[in-house]
Amino acid sequence: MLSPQSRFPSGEEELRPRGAGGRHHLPGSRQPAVKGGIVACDVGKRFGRTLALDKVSLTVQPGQLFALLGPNGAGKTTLVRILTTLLRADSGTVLVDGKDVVKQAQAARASIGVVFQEPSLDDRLTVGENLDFHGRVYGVPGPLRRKRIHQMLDLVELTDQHDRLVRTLSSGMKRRVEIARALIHDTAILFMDEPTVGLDVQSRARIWDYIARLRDERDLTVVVTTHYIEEVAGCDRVCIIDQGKVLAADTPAALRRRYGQVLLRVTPRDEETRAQILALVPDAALDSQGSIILPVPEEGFVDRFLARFGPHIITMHLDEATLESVFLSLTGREIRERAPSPRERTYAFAQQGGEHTR
Ligand SMILES: Nc1ncnc2c1ncn2[C@@H]1O[C@H](COP(=O)(O)OP(=O)(O)OP(=O)(O)O)[C@@H](O)[C@H]1O
Repeated sequence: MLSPQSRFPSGEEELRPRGAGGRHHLPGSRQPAVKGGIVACDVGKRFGRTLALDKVSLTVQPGQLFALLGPNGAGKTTLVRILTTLLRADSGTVLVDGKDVVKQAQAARASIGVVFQEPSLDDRLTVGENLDFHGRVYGVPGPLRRKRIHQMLDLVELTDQHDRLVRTLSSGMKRRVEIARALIHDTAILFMDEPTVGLDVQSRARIWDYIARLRDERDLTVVVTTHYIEEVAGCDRVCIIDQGKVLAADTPAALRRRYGQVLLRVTPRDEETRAQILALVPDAALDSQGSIILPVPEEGFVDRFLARFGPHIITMHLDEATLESVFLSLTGREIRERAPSPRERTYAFAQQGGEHTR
């Protein structure tokens, strides 16, 4: 018997601190942030007429792999620049690793590593020289510096590239050097702004492998921005940001349950049934194989549908909600495209290809 994916009225926050501490600090709470965590409260930033960030509040737990997901221009880079002390917010407060990013900027800077969206290595230097220079700037003593350079190159599988000039590396390799560099000093929180943008599929997968390893093997909080929705499924927590506003923040599973769209795909036995279904459900769409895709609005829909059309249906599948459908529900459009009509929207949900459940 088909059972529709249940949808819960509220996505309960799942907090999974892995690092030291593990206390939860809600935005706006008066508690000091724990080591390795981030608390941003009502952060606002305007560039002329553009409101880049509109009262953004978020909490990142120590040891979490936290994704900031949003389309181009959503405000991700602006937020990361504020969290990493590079830009001053117009309003609001931010504590990073327990330090105020304005009042204790230097101390905050010492405990964070940043991988910028724009390449920032010196390509006239070798890989080793780039890492060594960074270690010196952060005052890492010689023996520890050499040890860390070795460890980090090992992590990103570039040990044999130590003496190679950076300008001769591929884009994916450069990104990996930048990740290694961000971890040479005593980093509690690693920020990566679109670390996979412009890379081929293989390099992107590899970068996410390193990110997962950092989260799993080291006591490190990782904040990653991306507009590739398929990349965030393995993150502990996803914060969806659009037009400068946080729309939702939760585990991927909770986001799917709360905002995702479950779809029913059916193949009618005859044209008459097809016409009846399409007439009855205005949001229904046809896929390329001629199956009808129906959004499942609530539990019980599938049973009612079966009671009415069961004998006239050849096949049926239930597609689980995808994160793309979460974004669509929250914003009314796909992450990279224009606003779709209801029928296009149903088809777009289906095209994202959730798992088929019988
Ligand atoms: N220095 C600036 N001067 C003027 N406007 C800016 C500046 N920096 C950002 N903006 C604007 O603020 C908004 C948010 O930009 P931001 O770069 O933070 O978005 P984003 O989510 O990081 O996008 P992308 O993925 O394209 O980098 C955009 O409308 C952008 O044009």
